[in-house]
Amino acid sequence: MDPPLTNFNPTPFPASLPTISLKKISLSKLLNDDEAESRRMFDVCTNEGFFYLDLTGEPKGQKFLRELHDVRQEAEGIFTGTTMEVWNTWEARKGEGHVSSGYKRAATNEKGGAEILEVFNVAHSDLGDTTTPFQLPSCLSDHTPLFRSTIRSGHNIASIILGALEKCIQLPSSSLTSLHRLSETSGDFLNVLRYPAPPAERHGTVNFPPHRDANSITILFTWLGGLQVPESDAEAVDEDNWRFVEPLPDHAIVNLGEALQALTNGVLKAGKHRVVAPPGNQVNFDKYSVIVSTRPTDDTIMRCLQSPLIPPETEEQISEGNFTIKQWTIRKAMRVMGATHKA
Ligand SMILES: O=C(O)CCC(=O)C(=O)O
Ligand SMILES: [Fe+2]
Repeated sequence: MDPPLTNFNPTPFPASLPTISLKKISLSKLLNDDEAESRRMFDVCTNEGFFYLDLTGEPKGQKFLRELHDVRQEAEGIFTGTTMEVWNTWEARKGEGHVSSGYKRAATNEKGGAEILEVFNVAHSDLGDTTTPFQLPSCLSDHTPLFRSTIRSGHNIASIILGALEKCIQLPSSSLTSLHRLSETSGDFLNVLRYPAPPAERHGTVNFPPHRDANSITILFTWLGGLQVPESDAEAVDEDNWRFVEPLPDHAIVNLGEALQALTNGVLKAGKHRVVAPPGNQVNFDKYSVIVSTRPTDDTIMRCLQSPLIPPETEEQISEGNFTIKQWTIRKAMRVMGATHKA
């Protein structure tokens, strides 16, 4: 028998806060080919692109919950016990085309600790399943089996979501799932984020600016509030339009990313989001998020798929040429960086 899961929520999410009521989709129903549940999910994915995934009542969901919990459990010691010197040994991977792997922090305080946000990102391709393993820093290498099984569980759940979506979008069977295979190299990763409890002057500040993810599916598990999505889908979001997503026990928060949006020529929508300091008394605690990100395999050409529900590409889209997912991601990152530098 596994020991019970620790409750990592030291104080409740404030009851009076306006939140967004995301739809709850049941993993168990998706696994049982429940057509109505798939349609409900498809409807969300063609609109706000964000939903809760209920992981209860299903062994695959229970296993994933345990893994996410165990990653959270280990994360505390990893972050507090690792010096910048050790993290810096991981920097060698930079420049090898793995845009997201490694350790990053937003700022350092006078005692040398992380401020605002620190994150470590373990790429699936660094675990040695599809390529020569990359030497993870010592603080992470002990946890390789846990990281591997968490990425696999998240990927399998993402495949169940993709399988249901491809039916709803009238694509031939396996059109989306076959582009997402862990047996090939892909940019799938596990991301662990820690937002240290902010000092009083930073209560209410934005810690992760608004963005959409560059992947296909993000499965997020978090214990404290702070994640926000816009109430309306307008491109320019007013400060008043941001709403908290309340973390619910046993429910992951799922959003679609821009790769899936591109593959379906905008039919499936990537959800915009940001992270602010936790609300109410939760602001006094460090916030952790554990993310499994699923992406198309590296050889995927980022052209939209054909279905009666997907609008054909315009002349302009056709003239852009063919890019693999890796090239597409780098172009996208450069465009975001260009926009940030101009701002
Ligand atoms: O920490 C979170 O809740 C979300 C972080 C996020 O949006 C990201 O890593 O892309
Ligand atoms: Fe994100």
